[in-house]
Amino acid sequence: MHNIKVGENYEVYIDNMAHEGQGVGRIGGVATFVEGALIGEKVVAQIDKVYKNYVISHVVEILEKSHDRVKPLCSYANKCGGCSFQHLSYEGQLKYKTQKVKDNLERIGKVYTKVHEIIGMKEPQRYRNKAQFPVGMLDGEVVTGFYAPRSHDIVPIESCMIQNEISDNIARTVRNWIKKYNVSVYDEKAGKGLIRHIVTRVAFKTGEVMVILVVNGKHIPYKEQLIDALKKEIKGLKSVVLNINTKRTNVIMGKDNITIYGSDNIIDYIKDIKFEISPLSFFQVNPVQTEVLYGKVLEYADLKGNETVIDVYCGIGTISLFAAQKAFFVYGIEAVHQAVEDAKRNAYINGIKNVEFISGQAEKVMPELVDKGVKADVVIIDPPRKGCDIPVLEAIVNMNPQKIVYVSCNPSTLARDLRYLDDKGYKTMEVQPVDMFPYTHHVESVCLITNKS
Ligand SMILES: C[S@@+](CC[C@H](N)C(=O)[O-])C[C@H]1O[C@@H](n2cnc3c(N)ncnc32)[C@H](O)[C@@H]1O
Repeated sequence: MHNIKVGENYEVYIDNMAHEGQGVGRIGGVATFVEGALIGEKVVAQIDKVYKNYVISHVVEILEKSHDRVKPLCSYANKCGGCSFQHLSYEGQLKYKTQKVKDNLERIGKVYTKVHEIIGMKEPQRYRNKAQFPVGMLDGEVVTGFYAPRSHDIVPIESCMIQNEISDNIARTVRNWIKKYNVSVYDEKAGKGLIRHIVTRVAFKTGEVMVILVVNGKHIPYKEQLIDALKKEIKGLKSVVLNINTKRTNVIMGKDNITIYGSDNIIDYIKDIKFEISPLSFFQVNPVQTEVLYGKVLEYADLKGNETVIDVYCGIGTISLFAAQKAFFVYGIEAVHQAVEDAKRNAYINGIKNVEFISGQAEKVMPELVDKGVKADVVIIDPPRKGCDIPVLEAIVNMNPQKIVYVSCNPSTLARDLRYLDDKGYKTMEVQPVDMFPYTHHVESVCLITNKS
């Protein structure tokens, strides 16, 4: 046990970077995670939290500065919990992310393979097509913004440099409407008040815009006034939806939606394929890099036209439909029923017939497909952050595909799953990280895995 106490200051040399982008150094023998510090820096760190084997701190002074340190472009940088890398140059972010993938694969998975340099963005700002702004009260004023790091305190934000400007305008318009008509906002602690979140979706290719108000109730007052204000201020407005969330939960959206203006969904394109996006469906948030990511998936899949492909965790069928353009037949598997309905509809509106979408948990559906004798030549997996459950990996191995293309948003669970596949006769040939989330610590990777036999 150590004697380090909250509020004390220590000089720390940063020799590593943690999973969420904090600098890592040592105070005596005790590891400290230093918020805002970069590798190679010497800093004065103030202790915020103390645990048995490590402590959490933040930078109060930089004694020796990294060459990669930059002045944040965003004025909310040290307050908002959205971006973790405003103080790191974009080249520095890319370097960190490539290394993070390589380190995770080697340390966690003992997977030694070619990790290519990450593909970054030419313009890494204003890239998001979806925003989720919490709404609350601060000092008697209605505010919208983002949460401060590791808290539910709202940092009021006028303009976010990674969001589309339309999302900023929507937040402002809704906020003004709330103020003008004295509409109540949700108080998390009391579980009372109406407006909880403003969620925006902006289709980059078509310009169509959806505004979703997450509400603690089924109706809103002054509905027509809100719609008029949005119609006036937001070019491309196609849909306004109330999402009902009356539960006392951290989950932002509820299950039920009521469209109060326009259509139930908006249309966007990825390359030449058209997609209908409904309020609850998962759709990649960085449309520019999605084309890069999917391009890599298709390059690794290298489909010739006679293959059966399974796209596990298929969302609204995005990758499935691209694969179907090049393969004999594609199965898509997805747990969210509404997303499967969207996927079917997307296949229909694009005239793509050689695809079947199955609604259900992959860990149940995949073993059932094995039992039915379904064989796949190529399996594509794009799981959530927790990676694949063992029954999914087991079923893939039983299907004995020549190739697996793994799309991952979490290098640590990726490393674990690649180790499993390696032990069962598959080899990771190469990994291509893609920067889907500039200024955050998140990194996406596409892996090509082939059957060793
Ligand atoms: C990272 S997203 C990928 C979606 C899609 N491939 C895309 O690029 O848009 C992961 C998807 O897995 C779904 N999902 C999560 N757990 C699942 C499970 N156990 N079985 C099937 N799908 C699941 C989520 O609903 C989500 O649509």
